[in-house]
Amino acid sequence: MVTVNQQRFPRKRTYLMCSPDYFAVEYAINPWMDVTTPVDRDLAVKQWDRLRETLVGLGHEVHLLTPEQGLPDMVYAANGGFVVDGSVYGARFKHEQRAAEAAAHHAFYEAQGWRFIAPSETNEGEGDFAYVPEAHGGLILAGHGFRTEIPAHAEAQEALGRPVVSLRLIDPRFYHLDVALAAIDDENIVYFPGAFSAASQRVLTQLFPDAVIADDEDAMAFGLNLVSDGANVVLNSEATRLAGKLKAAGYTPVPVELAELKKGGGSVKCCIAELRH
Ligand SMILES: CN(C)C(=N)NCCC[C@H](N)C(=O)O
Repeated sequence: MVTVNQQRFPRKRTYLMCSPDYFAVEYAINPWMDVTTPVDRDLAVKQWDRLRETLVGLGHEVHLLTPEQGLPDMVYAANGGFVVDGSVYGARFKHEQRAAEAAAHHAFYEAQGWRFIAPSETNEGEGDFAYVPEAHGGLILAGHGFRTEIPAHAEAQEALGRPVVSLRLIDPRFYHLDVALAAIDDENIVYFPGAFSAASQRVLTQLFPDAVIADDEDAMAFGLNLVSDGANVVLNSEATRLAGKLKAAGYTPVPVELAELKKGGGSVKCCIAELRH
């Protein structure tokens, strides 16, 4: 059972973000994108910058990836790779429109001297992979169904040497794992069961009996697309109900407004890749 008012301790994180300088909704590759809805790019940059400042204000280190013209989704930096124990499993995007982002991420990691494993299989980085370091000795949770393909789960396990648990996503609104599930500390998660197949829900119940459970309203507000340092949970300001549940479980919700970036089908977590040494 989660103990109410339990004290939570933050752990300093290193993140990677990419400014939405070229952000636009020019194509629709997920149900949230509508090319007829206008996007205010200046506002997107302001909201993104506020998110970056929030992370820095919490004591975290934020690296920046240089945005590239013609790659309007590059702001969703979480999709460019998955980093565990100092090793990077690179991304291979499902949609042609985003394919070139993978090379930019690869170049960043190489320049920084990370061990990089080039993927053969389709996978969208932290969009579909989550890491829970103290759960069962260090567990990777991996989504499939819309973007990342199952063979990538086995490839990630070989690349990173940590067990990978495959979870099937069944609702196109929650097309990446990170809109349906997030690690809230080193051993626990929050998730929306309705985004997963019945069998995957059973797996999650078995592995995480103390998980915080979110509902459709929390998920639709992009509440699960969050980052947590183990104590402070940075999440979309629209997810007020989920913020309440996390507070009741002893975490400190830190709401941020990211309405412009929601138009591309992403929120807090999508903008942030965690670099785990
Ligand atoms: C929260 N999610 C789903 C992410 N991890 N990334 C957002 C990607 C958005 C982009 N337009 C796309 O559809 O790929």
